[in-house]
Order: sequence, then C-alpha cells, then structure tokens
Amino acid sequence: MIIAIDGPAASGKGTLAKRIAAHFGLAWLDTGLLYRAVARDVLAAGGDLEDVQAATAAAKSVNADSLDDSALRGPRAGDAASIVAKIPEVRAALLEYQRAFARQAGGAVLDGRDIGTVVCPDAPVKIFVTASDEARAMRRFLEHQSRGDSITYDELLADIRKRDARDRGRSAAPMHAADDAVHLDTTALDADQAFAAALRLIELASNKC
Ligand SMILES: Nc1ncnc2c1ncn2[C@@H]1O[C@H](COP(=O)(O)OP(=O)(O)O)[C@@H](O)[C@H]1O
Ligand SMILES: Nc1ccn([C@@H]2O[C@H](COP(=O)(O)OP(=O)(O)O)[C@@H](O)[C@H]2O)c(=O)n1
Repeated sequence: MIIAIDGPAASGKGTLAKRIAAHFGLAWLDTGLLYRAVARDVLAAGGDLEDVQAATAAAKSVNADSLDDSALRGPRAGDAASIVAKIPEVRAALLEYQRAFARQAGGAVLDGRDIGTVVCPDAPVKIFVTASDEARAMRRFLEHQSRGDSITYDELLADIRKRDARDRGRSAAPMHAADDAVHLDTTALDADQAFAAALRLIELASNKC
C-alpha cells in the first residue's frame, strides 16, 4: 500500500506519516528532506540557491544516506529548500528516487507537497493535512525552542506564509491537494487525535479500493 501525505509547512505531515508507517509496518520517506539536502549541498559548495546548474548538480548527486542531519531541520533550511524546489530540473532529478522508494515491496508512506499529484498519483490513499497559519507557527516555534534554535514565533509565522505562497505559486509541481485527496484539518487536534482521524480516513479509503 502507498499512502501519500501532503500539506503546507509544519502542518504535522511528518509526525503523521511516521506514525502511520509504524502502525502499518511501512517504510517512510520525508521528501522535504531531499530538497533541504539539495539546498544544504548547494550552500556548502559556495553556490547560489537560484543557480539552476548548481542546484541541479546537487540534486543529481544528493546522498539519501545524508538525510539524517539535524542541520536540515535548522530554522533557515526550509526557506532555502523551497528556493531550489522551484527549479523543474531539481524536481526531475529527485523524482525517480521517490518513485522507487514508493514502489518497494511492502509499500510506503511518503510526505511532501506533490506526492498525491505528481510522485504517486495512483496512490490509493491520499491525505492533505492542514492547520491554521498560527497553529503551525506555534508548533514550529515550540519545536525550535526545544532544540535551542534562536528564532521567534513572528519570524516563523512569516517564514511559513512566505514558503507556502512560493510552494503554491511555482509552476513546477505546485502544492495543492489532489482531486481525490481527503482533507484533514488538525488545527484543533493534538498529535494523537490527528493520528486517530487519519486512521479512520485510511480505513474508509481502503474499503473503497
Ligand atoms: N496535531 C498536532 N498538534 C500539535 N503539535 C503537532 C501536531 N502534529 C505535529 N505537531 C508538532 O508540530 C511540529 C511540526 O510537525 P511536523 O510533523 O514536523 O510537520 P511537517 O512535517 O508538516 O512540517 C512538530 O514539532 C510536531 O511535533
Ligand atoms: N515533495 C516536496 C517536499 C518538499 N518540497 C519543498 O521543500 C520545502 C521543505 O519541505 P518540508 O516538508 O521539509 O518542510 P516542512 O513542511 O517540514 O516545513 C518545502 O517548503 C517545499 O518547497 C517540495 O517542493 N516538494
């Protein structure tokens, strides 16, 4: 079974995807880490995030074993990722890795922005996770606070709004819910409640298959 989970920044996609994967014994890929790693590698080489050649070269050589890097979760890494993510050649270079991951025996859960629309359009279960801007900024703020990162709630609110607009507005694989995705608004749900709601949606979707 392939489960596609998409949604805007800090909506809780990763938390949900990880838990769903563990529950069903499926592999999990946080595809945002790929874009974060490409941005990290461009900057580490002294390059410019808007440079198509440099970003494409980084995407072609990104090492999937280098995703377990806490710097990828740093306060500026999401913004940098969304700049390289606008580049069609970068997206193309990362596509086959994601599709191969999804095809693995036993199935997989992938979370990102274009899983249900581009990476796995035939996934039998698609969930588009949302939450209010303020709830998402507060969740990210608490996360950064616990890591000791110095960034304010207001900066994070501005970051997620700017990033969402960039992700929705780009021409290559813009963020939007697939026509056959179910929507899950987690604004008023804690992580346990969001997980329980997602399990119900998966059960309903599986019964339709
Ligand atoms: N339903 C929820 N209620 C409160 N906090 C949540 C919820 N879901 C996730 N979180 C927390 O919010 C932050 C962002 O969640 P995460 O799963 O990383 O979002 P995303 O993958 O969409 O960026 C994390 O610190 C996570 O622990
Ligand atoms: N499938 C994906 C995943 C991420 N991305 C890009 O990568 C950035 C970081 O993604 P992420 O999922 O790690 O971000 P958060 O939602 O965790 O803040 C996003 O803002 C998108 O620009 C994408 O374009 N397509």
